[in-house]
Amino acid sequence: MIVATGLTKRYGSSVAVDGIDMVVEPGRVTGFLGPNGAGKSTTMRMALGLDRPSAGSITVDGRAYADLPAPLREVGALLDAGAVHKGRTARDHLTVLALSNGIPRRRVDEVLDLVGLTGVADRRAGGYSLGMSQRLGIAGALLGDPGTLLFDEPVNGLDPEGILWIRTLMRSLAAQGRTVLVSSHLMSEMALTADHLVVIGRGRILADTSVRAFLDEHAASWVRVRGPRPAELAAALGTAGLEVDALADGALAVRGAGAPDVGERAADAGLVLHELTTVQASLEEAFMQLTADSVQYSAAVPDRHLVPAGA
Ligand SMILES: Nc1ncnc2c1ncn2[C@@H]1O[C@H](COP(=O)(O)OP(=O)(O)OP(=O)(O)O)[C@@H](O)[C@H]1O
Repeated sequence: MIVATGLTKRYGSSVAVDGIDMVVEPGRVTGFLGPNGAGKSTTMRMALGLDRPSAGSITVDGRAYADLPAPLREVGALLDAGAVHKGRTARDHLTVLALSNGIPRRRVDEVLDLVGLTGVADRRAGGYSLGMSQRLGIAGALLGDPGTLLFDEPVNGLDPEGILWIRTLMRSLAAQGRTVLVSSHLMSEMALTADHLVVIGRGRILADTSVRAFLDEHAASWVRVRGPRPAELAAALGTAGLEVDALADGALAVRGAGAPDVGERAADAGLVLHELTTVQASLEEAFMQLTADSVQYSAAVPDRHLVPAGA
């Protein structure tokens, strides 16, 4: 279990992590989500003793990283897949890591097998593809068979097969009862991988919730409706008190009622429909709404054209 209490990191006058309180529970994948610069990597680095908190604390199973007697056996991490000596083979890299941490040499073969690198274990890491480097980084994280795992943006730049592999691996590590914290700025990916979400923006927690509850709260569904007489349809729905937006393809987006209601309002007005669909807003949209005030760099997005109620 990872516990952060009042965790704060300042760099000069800027605050990267601003008084975070969170508990990352074992037995589930916790997605650590935030836009660029939100403070995800800084938080993970503090959990791993690579950065020192300016205030507060972050512990793994009740102890600060520096106080863990055998850190690699307690916490495994993938922070930067490129952080491997390029001239070393994967097997050499893992063997050095194992021996300097009191881990038996045979464990190297086990983790190579686990990540699917056995066939290329004697090639230099400098010649590895990004996907192979990620697998090697993960092999290093798993070397000490730790109960807690931290992955910083593990799917960045991976192809669909690599993404699926990492997703499946994280889920199985959590199913074994381990604590798994994975950072990402991709909500859609987290929706498929994580059970729980901690959303962070500008160093502060914006949400700490299950994926399901997050979706229910932030990604409200709406109804897409289309007919041969859109102006009359918009007017009929507007008169019924529903919020109607015109979409670029001539359809209407209706909020405030379900598809059955929208269909009945159209029938009441004697209007034919060619399409009536419930649309679930994506997690990505919900995430962008939640973090809209926290993004470091943002571009203007043009407003949708609004059809006034009763038009
Ligand atoms: N060593 C450092 N010195 C000064 N500022 C830093 C340092 N490390 C991080 N920061 C700043 O702290 C803030 C948080 O950065 P951090 O890398 O933790 O964010 P992140 O959520 O991991 O972002 P990304 O998704 O871009 O990796 C950013 O504004 C960053 O510029």
